[in-house]
Amino acid sequence: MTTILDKILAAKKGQVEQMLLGSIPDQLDIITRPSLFDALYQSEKLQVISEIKRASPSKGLIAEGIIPADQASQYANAGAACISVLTDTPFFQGTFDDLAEVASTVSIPILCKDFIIHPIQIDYAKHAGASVILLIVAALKQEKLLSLYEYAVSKGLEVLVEVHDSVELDRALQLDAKLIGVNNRDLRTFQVDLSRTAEIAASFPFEEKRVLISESGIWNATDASKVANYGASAVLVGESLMRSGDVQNALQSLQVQREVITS
Ligand SMILES: O=C(O)c1ccccc1NCC(=O)[C@H](O)[C@H](O)COP(=O)(O)O
Repeated sequence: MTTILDKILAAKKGQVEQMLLGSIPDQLDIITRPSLFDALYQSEKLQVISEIKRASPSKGLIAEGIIPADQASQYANAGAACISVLTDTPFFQGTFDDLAEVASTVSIPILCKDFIIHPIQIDYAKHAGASVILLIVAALKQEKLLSLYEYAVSKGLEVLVEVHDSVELDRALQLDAKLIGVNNRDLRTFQVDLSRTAEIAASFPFEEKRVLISESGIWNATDASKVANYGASAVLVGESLMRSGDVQNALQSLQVQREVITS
């Protein structure tokens, strides 16, 4: 069965071919952003990575006509630890211009949320102002995952490595990834289940200096408390914040107290 991830990755190959034919846009003035890892590690509050998300395969159109810079300012003013910008166009209606717009508006860490399969996408992310990139274990063979991880690190970027089960967690740990995200959304069925975070947390080496981020399906303080109690340091939140009429209140309600796990 062809999954949505298969379809996204097939489209991504075409996009990469186009990127390789052209030249990388001019590099923005790169400002040094604080480390995302440092912002999350041993934080006493659950931190929030807030996403700019216009649309998605599972929900269709979420926020038509939003202005990324305005949304990013609201997120930063409300205390977001990082802003995630979806840069995939066919499935999420995001662009690298959105990323550049956000990068020139806020000074907190910025995550380029895309389906990265080639180093040129990392160059685009960096040139648009990202300080963090996402690598999805399910999308990459181990050798490729490692080479992209090392390439991003060599460019001074942090890497959030996304996993969905304990086999993928082992693969992320083989990279020595410090920022590991568990996606609560099954990318084949779109089903969201916060107990995915609990499953990964059960074998997560918290005693090593690493942080666990719970991604997708976080709507309120109850969800936030649940994943904080599992051991997450942060949540990655898109739809619920995009749909909220009161970003400040919605975001701050997710910053629940958490127990710091020390080694
Ligand atoms: O959101 C989707 O429908 C989706 C489908 C296929 C691949 C990835 C998808 N989303 C990317 C994300 O990881 C989420 O945008 C992010 O975790 C925020 O999720 P949410 O808070 O549920 O909007």
